[in-house]
Amino acid sequence: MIQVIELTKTYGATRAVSHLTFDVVPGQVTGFLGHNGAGKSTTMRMVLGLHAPTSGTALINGVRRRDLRDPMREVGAMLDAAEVQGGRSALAHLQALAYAGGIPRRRVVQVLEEVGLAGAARRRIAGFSQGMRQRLGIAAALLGDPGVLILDEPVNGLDPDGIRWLRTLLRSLAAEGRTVLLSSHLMTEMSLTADRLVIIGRGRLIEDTTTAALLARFQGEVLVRSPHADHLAAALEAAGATVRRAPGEGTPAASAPVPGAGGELLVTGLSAAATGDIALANGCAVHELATRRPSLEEAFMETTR
Ligand SMILES: Nc1ncnc2c1ncn2[C@@H]1O[C@H](COP(=O)(O)OP(=O)(O)OP(=O)(O)O)[C@@H](O)[C@H]1O
Repeated sequence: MIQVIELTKTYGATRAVSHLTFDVVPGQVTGFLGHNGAGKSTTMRMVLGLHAPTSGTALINGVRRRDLRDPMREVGAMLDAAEVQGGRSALAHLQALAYAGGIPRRRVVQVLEEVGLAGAARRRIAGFSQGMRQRLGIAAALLGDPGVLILDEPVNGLDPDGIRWLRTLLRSLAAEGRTVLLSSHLMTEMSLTADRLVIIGRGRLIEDTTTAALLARFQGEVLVRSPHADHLAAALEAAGATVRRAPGEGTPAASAPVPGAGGELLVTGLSAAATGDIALANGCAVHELATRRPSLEEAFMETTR
């Protein structure tokens, strides 16, 4: 469990984090979202005791990071995968961390296998790709088999296989009852991985909710394609809907416009059923009718506007 309580951090005239309060609960993956400079990394660093808060507190399992009895076994973190010394091998790097944290050497081999780096264990980190460095950072975070994981942009540099692997790993770690907090700019990935979302803007809390609840709050649009688009648009507007024309825009059913299928309308304020009924009542043929749910990216842009 992570508790962020009235956390504030100022750097000179910059207030990076401002009276931020939220909990990150066990058993779920919590996504930490915000635009560049919103204060995510600063918050994570304060939770990990790397930066001192100007005011407020951050607790891991009820105490500050520095008061944890066995820190590596309680919390694992990856903040900047590029920070690692390049001259060592992955094995030597993890062995040094394990030695410092009182972790048995056999655990190093286990985490190297878990992150898919067993074959590269003796290679110098300097020659690693960004994705391999990310995997090494995740291995270091997992070394102590901790109950709390804090990962800043762990997806960066991973290829599609790597992204899928990380999603499965994080979801299974949460399913084991661990507390998982990760930041990412990849919204689609976040919507697939995170159960909960904490969204901040200019250091302040904007949203602390479930992914499903956030998406449900944003009304979907109805996409309707008709050869009588102008007539239909007028009828829908008369019924109180807001109608946008979207010629050739991607749709859930087909990414290319169907030749001769008429104009495409995006309707808000009416259900697909009501849209279809109005089309029928006005003698407008309908060639396509679908509800289009907003993406997490659209919901994020809307909440942080
Ligand atoms: N060490 C520092 N000294 C001065 N200002 C800092 C320092 N670290 C962060 N800041 C400032 O604090 C604000 C928050 O930065 P932070 O890196 O926490 O945001 P972020 O949400 O992690 O951004 P990004 O998504 O770009 O990584 C920014 O205005 C940044 O310039």
